[in-house]
Amino acid sequence: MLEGELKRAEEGYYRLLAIINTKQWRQFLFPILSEFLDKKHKNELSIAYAFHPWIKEAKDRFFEISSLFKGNNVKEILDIDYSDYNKYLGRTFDLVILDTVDDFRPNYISALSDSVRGGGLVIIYSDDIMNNKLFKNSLVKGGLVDSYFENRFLALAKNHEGILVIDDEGSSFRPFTQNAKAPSRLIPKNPKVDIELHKLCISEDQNKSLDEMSFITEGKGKRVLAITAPRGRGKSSVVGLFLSFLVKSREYESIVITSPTYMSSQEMFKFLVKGLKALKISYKALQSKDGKVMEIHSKGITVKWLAPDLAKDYKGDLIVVDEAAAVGLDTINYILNKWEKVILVTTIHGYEGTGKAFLKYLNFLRQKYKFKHITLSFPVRYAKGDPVERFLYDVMLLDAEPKTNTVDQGNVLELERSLLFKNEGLLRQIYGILVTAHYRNSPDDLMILGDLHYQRIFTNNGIGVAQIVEEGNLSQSEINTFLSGGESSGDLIPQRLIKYDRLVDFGALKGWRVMRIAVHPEYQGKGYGSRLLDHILRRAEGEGLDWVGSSFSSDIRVIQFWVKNGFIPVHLSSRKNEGLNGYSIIVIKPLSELASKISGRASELLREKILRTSHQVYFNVNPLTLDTILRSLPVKDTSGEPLPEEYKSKLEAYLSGYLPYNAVADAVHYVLYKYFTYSRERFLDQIEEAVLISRTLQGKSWYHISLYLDIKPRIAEEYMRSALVKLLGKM
Ligand SMILES: CC(=O)SCCNC(=O)CCNC(=O)[C@H](O)C(C)(C)COP(=O)(O)OP(=O)(O)OC[C@H]1O[C@@H](n2cnc3c(N)ncnc32)[C@H](O)[C@@H]1OP(=O)(O)O
Ligand SMILES: Nc1ncnc2c1ncn2[C@@H]1O[C@H](COP(=O)(O)OP(=O)(O)OP(=O)(O)O)[C@@H](O)[C@H]1O
Repeated sequence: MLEGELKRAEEGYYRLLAIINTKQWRQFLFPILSEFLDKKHKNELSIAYAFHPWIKEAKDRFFEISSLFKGNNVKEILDIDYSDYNKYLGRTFDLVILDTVDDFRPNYISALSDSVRGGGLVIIYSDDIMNNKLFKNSLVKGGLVDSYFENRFLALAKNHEGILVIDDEGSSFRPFTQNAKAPSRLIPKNPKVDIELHKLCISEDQNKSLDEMSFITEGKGKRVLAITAPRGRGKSSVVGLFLSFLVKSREYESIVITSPTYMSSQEMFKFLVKGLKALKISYKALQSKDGKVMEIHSKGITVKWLAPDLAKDYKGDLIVVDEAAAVGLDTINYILNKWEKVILVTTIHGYEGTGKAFLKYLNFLRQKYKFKHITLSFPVRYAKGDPVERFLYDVMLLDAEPKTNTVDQGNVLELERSLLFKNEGLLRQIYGILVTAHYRNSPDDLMILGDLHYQRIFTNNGIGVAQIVEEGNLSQSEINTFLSGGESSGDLIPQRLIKYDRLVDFGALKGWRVMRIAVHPEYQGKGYGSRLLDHILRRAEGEGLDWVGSSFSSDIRVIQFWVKNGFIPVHLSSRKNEGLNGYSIIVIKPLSELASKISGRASELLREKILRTSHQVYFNVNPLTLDTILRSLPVKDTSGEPLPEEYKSKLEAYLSGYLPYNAVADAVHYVLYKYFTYSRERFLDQIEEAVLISRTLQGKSWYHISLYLDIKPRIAEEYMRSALVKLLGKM
């Protein structure tokens, strides 16, 4: 059967997937592989095998399986360590084998399955996907974990076309019956970009976008170009080709590429080089230690990769932000303020987090700048309509979009997860809200929703969703672990407060952490989120809990949402979370007296930390974020020491122009500290506070302040003066 299917798949340029889930996996895996090799004996095959090489017996399995390829026409067998899978996302293979005996992790499965080309095969083999798997084990609490994710995975695999499933119940396969269309290029009649580059495109979408990108060079002044597509549409590659065109046209001297990691920009460099070769332009490439291209020089023109925090301040002519949605809006806003020519590239559906929320942001940019948005829809590795892609989209809910016509009766209810995973429509609605509202959501999150036993899901009629986990109630030994620097995958809030703030007594308290909360994008700002929280708080009180809290990547509006609902910030992490591209912040609403006392103390420590250490610890945090936190913290009951006469006189001298800012910075720091520690009234405007924070607490220059706050440096200094006039009047 497989032989005929492989032949058809090759003709139609689509892929097939085989899932083998039985302790007797060898019995099925080997014949399938033989058949595949037999069928493909004419091609030079490239094969990838992914596993956790450090786990006992994993390497033996790899050697056993790869020995089968000896004597066949195999170009390469690449062994991929799951922990490094990101490195290989740009690669394309004929066969990918996923060893899921030790780990059955949704992110790995989605990403690596995607790297097979049309006519190729993906094989997932396991002894039993439900039990004793690494990622799943991290979800076990009190010995309990569910399997709703895996059960749904197998059920969907059995009713999708092009997927062979072999398990202890037998085997199932539904042949692919749809039309699949392979990509083909179409060079425009009068191309704006060199024909040699158009010939390197693989799909009509690539040809079209290559020409449309010249928008960025048409005319002086600020221009923003956004390129979005689902995964594997060849957007990074075509941007690379366009960059070679820019090098040739000698329009810009210095071009910067930035992205969360340099790995993700390798396709761009690869195609930049391909383009330069096609255009017969000589160049020099600088490589990183591990052989990745980081910089290209060609006749005085440089294209180089820099990490976002360095790139944003670099002096250059054009910047490309790859995986822009993952770089974070604070950084992008800053880049847009500073750079003249900006290209933003991002994946819309896909396992790196849907950029759906990012699309909303692009609409905002459209109104502000000369702006163009290019989208690519045709896949480049395989045919449009590919059955494996369809299955992955459905099973991982990559394109789940919540409906908007939900009628709200205003009531909040709790959802049974067993029912949720039986009702595909409801699951799409609920998970779709999480996917569309959040910037980052990955297939792993769907497994967490399905399998984490101790969680509760609340919804107001499919408009808003909150996912809650129980935390706390720790034993002394767990507390000791945290005190001595240990981590655990659960109990995030108690862990942070014990480990970093040394608030030991918090450990015994019991609370709910709101792991995720999201409202359907069309209903945001209408009170649904607050009503959901209100319900959760009442339920938590009813169940005798001590606190409800949340930890999230700092974003001004989101902090405001929590503060509006009575939550107090108690912790701001001192290190950027690279995954989330932000600093995590914890907020708490205490429900018991002891929780109130401890969280009060935590918020005091947080205020002191921001006021005393922002110049080093929080230098890269957006000053408006620091301000939003400081404004919302409770102040001390007393009124503090009076303002020393010398400081008063210094500030007056600054305001009269007798002394420069640096000469009076100590006095400014004094009044600012006093304002946030003792003053009940927030009589300064938020922008005045942000200027004071960035200049005096963070030690930023007027120029950098202007980029963060989108104002002219001179205006920033005016805000400083107006703030000091007000402060002097009140102290
Ligand atoms: C643990 C976590 O999950 S934190 C991450 C929270 N989720 C997200 O960021 C996803 C995107 N946003 C959303 O889903 C929602 O906007 C939520 C959950 C943040 C808030 O729910 P909403 O129903 O929009 O908020 P609600 O109407 O009850 O409260 C409005 C207040 O929230 C704040 N807010 C935060 N985000 C938004 C938003 N996108 N739109 C409107 N208000 C927002 C504002 O302070 C607003 O007050 P204002 O109108 O006076 O300015
Ligand atoms: N014109 C082309 N010719 C040959 N191969 C191509 C071409 N365009 C893209 N590819 C290959 O297809 C794969 C996907 O391309 P690319 O990485 O550019 O896609 P993408 O849309 O940026 O996806 P991602 O979201 O994965 O970055 C890569 O392996 C790339 O080398």
